[in-house]
Amino acid sequence: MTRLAIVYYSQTGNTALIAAAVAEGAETVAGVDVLRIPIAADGTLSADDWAALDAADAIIFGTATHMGGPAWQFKRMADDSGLRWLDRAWLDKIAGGFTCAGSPNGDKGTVMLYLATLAAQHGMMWVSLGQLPAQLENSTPAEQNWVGGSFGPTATAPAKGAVAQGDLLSARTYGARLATVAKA
Ligand SMILES: Cc1cc2nc3c(=O)[nH]c(=O)nc-3n(C[C@H](O)[C@H](O)[C@H](O)COP(=O)(O)O)c2cc1C
Repeated sequence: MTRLAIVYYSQTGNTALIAAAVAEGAETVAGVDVLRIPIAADGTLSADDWAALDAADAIIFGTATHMGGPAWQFKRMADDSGLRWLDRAWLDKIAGGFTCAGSPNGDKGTVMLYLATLAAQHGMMWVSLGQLPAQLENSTPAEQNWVGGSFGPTATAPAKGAVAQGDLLSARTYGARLATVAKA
């Protein structure tokens, strides 16, 4: 069984909806076990959560965008992963990431670069989004990758629960892509 863990921070639930969509997509791939690990409000994980991340073949990082960067709670988890960095514990694991912000741009690109950098620091192998932007005339937020990102799903939710359908679709497709790569 291939083990895929999604570790994420969501303050008001929107990033959690993206995490659920990524999980839904990953679960469509046979032989892949998917675990969602929410980061606590104080930025901590339990010992069992850390053990699950250590045991995973693939880790997907997710965080709400806060002030053009990852939420501090996610950053605390990332900083706490430094012990794993030293031991090369996550070396060669498959990695990916996603974020959710209030604005269509929202400086989400900075967050995605940070998540990819975190993965690179651990020596992990980053899986890109792999979806063309919805560039068709009259495209709407109902279409996959309507904001035209390439690192991973970059969702937009200006209010609680108001995640665009296209973002959920993009997240599901990405979850399946990452699970397929991890299984291979
Ligand atoms: C402290 C703080 C900073 C934020 N900074 C940004 C930002 O830089 N860009 C943006 O578009 N939205 C920003 N937002 C809005 C959130 O990213 C947005 O509401 C998102 O959907 C929240 O995700 P969550 O429900 O998973 O917490 C910020 C929200 C908070 C609370």
